[in-house]
Amino acid sequence: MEGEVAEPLAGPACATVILPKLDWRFVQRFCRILKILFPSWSNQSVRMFMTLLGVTLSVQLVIYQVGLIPSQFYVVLSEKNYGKLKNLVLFAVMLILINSTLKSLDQYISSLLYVSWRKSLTEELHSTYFKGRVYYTLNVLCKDIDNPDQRISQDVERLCKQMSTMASRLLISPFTVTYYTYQCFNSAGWIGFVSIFGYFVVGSIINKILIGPIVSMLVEQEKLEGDFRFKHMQIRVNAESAAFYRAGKVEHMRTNRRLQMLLSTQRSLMNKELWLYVGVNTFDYLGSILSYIVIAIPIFAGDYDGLTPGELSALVSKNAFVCIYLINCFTQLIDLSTTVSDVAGYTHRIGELREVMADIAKKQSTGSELGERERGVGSGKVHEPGLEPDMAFVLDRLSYKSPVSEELLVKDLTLKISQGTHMLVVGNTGTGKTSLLRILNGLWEPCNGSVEMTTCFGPRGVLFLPQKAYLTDGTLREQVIYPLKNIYPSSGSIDDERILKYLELVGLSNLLTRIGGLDTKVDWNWDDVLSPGEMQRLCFARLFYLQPKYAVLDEATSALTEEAEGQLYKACKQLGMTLISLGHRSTLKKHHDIMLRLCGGGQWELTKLKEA
Ligand SMILES: Nc1ncnc2c1ncn2[C@@H]1O[C@H](COP(=O)(O)OP(=O)(O)OP(=O)(O)O)[C@@H](O)[C@H]1O
Repeated sequence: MEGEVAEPLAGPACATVILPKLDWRFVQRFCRILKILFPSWSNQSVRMFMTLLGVTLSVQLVIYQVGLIPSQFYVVLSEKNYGKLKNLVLFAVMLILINSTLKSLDQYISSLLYVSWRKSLTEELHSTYFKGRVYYTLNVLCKDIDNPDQRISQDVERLCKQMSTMASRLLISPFTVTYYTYQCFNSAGWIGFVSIFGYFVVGSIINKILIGPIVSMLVEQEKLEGDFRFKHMQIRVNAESAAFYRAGKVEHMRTNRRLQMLLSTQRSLMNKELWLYVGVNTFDYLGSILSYIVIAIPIFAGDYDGLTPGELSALVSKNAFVCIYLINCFTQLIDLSTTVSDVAGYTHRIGELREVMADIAKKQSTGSELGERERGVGSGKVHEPGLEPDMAFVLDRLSYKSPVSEELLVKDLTLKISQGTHMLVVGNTGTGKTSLLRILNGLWEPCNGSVEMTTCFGPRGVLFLPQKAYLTDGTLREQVIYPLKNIYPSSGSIDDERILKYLELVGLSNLLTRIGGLDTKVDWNWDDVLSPGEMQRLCFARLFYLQPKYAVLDEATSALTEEAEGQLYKACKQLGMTLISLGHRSTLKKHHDIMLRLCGGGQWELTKLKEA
């Protein structure tokens, strides 16, 4: 695939598939993600993280006190001291209340951290995804990255969730491990301390081995999850077409097939996870026995021979708590193995997406053509100095092909598209008409020759109406002013008049009554409620509203009658637009001055339709 994708734009940008593992690559990708989550010391996430550290440390202090209480009960009960018992009970209840409050606070801050991380990471991904035409290249031309949408929405969510659940445990580990190691060393000597550490090292190595195959399988599972979701989305978007075909059975079978693939991978993943769970649980329970063995060593060595049974019980209770807690610190870290394998999987998927997107963005921003186009978008800026003012595109010996084929669609096309000369592009299916527009728009790169765009995009420049009418989410006004964010020109009610006038001109006044106003919030998908003809009419309203100098129409009237087509073309011309149209209908000829016919196999011919 790599070599076959449109070379300068997408080809090398697509990643070579390397099996994701818990390796150095993971560490690098994870550190890069951490930089996004903690961009500076003054960042909100850092402040929350520090607060979390404070709360978790306080929890540990309280837990330490709570842990010592049983040994104090031994002493008080063996002394049968009622006054001390009452005070101890009150003290214990107070500690438990403080502990539960702090633990709840810990969970609350972790949840806030999750939201804040998700925001930072998703916004960072969005900033590259929507930069230039990265989203187009990624979704259409680059086949090596599966389900970018799922990576941005679901994988980021899960990564942040897992990391936030890990955060407090990881944060506190260095402190608790150091403190309880010291305490354990005091109570059980170096043998206890070394055996606990040895136990942890062995446990970690075994878990690292068990996690290995899980990471790549988790990445595969997420891919299949995305494919399954995409299938449902495909049915949702094309429900009507499928229903016309009565395609319920075949779609049922295909959707189930994707589900089966997903579930069988999930089963394999669970089989692999089973061994990890066995490892983790064994480690947990062996740990509790180890703590008593560690305490037994000084007892059997006779270190505590001089103590009474009551004092010995209190000491065993205190030492057991310290050793158990140290082992518990380690087992908690080992327990994180399953979370770590998830984090590694998501980190690889998000890291891979970031790398590919950055690569595409870099390639696009270094493309000089793109730079020029980008500067023009919506700004109303005009021509480059030194170029003829009435030109839109200058094509010089232009050759291009489709990304998956070596055969040229068009060879050595030389042409100037100038103001006032309406051009019709015709040709058989698949001869490269829409591809010519992709080249003009900078979505694809030519193989040879050059395309110079001498005017800008947007109002007063060039506007493309694509073959598939695209309606975004939002109000009717937002459909009409698309792709502008704000009304143009920013003239308040005058703008309303213009919009209403153009809706009437394209024959959609009834739409306004049906919807209830330009700014009525709608919760439907415009594609589902408008007919193809209405969608095309709405796109023309968009065109009239933006009034570009050049309108590039890709079969923009294919769903309309010839009469409606004539009216819309007439209106375009009255508004001073120069038209570049693609289409199969012979009636289109009368609206144009020249005709470019693409004959296939790289051949083309240019003819005059009207004498100047
Ligand atoms: N994203 C893509 N990846 C690979 N090949 C593509 C892609 N888009 C188009 N093609 C191929 O490029 C060739 C030219 O496609 P193009 O859309 O330009 O045809 P067209 O002349 O506009 O056809 P039609 O009249 O049906 O609209 C076709 O063979 C098509 O299959």
